[in-house]
Amino acid sequence: MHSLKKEKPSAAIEAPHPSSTSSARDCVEELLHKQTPIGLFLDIDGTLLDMALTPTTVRVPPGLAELLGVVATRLAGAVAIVTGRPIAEADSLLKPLKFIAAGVHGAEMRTTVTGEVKPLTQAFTPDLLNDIRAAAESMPGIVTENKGTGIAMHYRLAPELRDSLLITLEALVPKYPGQFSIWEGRKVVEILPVGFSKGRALRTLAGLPEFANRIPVMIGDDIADVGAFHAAEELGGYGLKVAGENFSQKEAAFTGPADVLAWLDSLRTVA
Ligand SMILES: O=P(O)(O)OC[C@H]1O[C@H](O[C@H]2O[C@H](CO)[C@@H](O)[C@H](O)[C@H]2O)[C@H](O)[C@@H](O)[C@@H]1O
Repeated sequence: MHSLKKEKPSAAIEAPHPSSTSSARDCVEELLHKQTPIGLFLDIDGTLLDMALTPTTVRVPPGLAELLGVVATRLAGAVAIVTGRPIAEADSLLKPLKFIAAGVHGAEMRTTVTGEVKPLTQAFTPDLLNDIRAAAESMPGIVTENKGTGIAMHYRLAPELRDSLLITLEALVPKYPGQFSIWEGRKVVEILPVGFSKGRALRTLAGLPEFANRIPVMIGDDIADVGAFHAAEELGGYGLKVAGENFSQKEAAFTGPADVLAWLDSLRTVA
């Protein structure tokens, strides 16, 4: 049996622990109150943005980029986007600003705000992509999203197709042994290169100079964010859940994206 070795916190700062009466969010509030430096890792869909029927129909609240820009300045640049979307799409949603980012669940990365986006693996295998597209043609309502290094198959418009979609992908993906994994998210099944995850991405980004001596705080709403929550916790920080299809209001730190944005707004005054 493997024992999970705890990594040292990135910050040599005593962080409070959630107790039966306090939550992880309370602990982060306490850090902020004491002006202890934090670093923020933010998911996009379901965290900063309300869910939409398709990936291209999301509504970006006015002022979101400006808000994140102010928070990033307040935190001396310690804000990163950790998303399942390609970084180019994150840039388009948050334009005109750019942030340190991990995209496609960590399969691509940008380690400086002005730097290039680097794919950390090769483009998605064309044969598998063709097979997936052909399968999707027989499933009206399934939206296929080609993200360069990964594919997302959305069934929000046809929830009744979830099981057949999974069965189809579970038959196709093993034809490429050891190369791809199947992940489920919010009304989506994703086919991603093996070895990448938001947890791995957060560990890499937390090692950047912007995040040195800061307590990492990851905010996310989906199953793929859980690995990043654990990574933040292992580094001495916190994972804050946003309520939605995957996390109940009871277990979540935030009631939804509006609550996250209000909290970020409160950080405008952080020293
Ligand atoms: O890690 P995230 O930034 O939260 O990205 C996760 C996935 O988000 C997008 O899909 C989700 O949002 C869509 C728009 O609201 C929604 O229609 C879909 O049902 C959700 O799964 C995005 O399209 C995916 O590529 C991301 O992996």
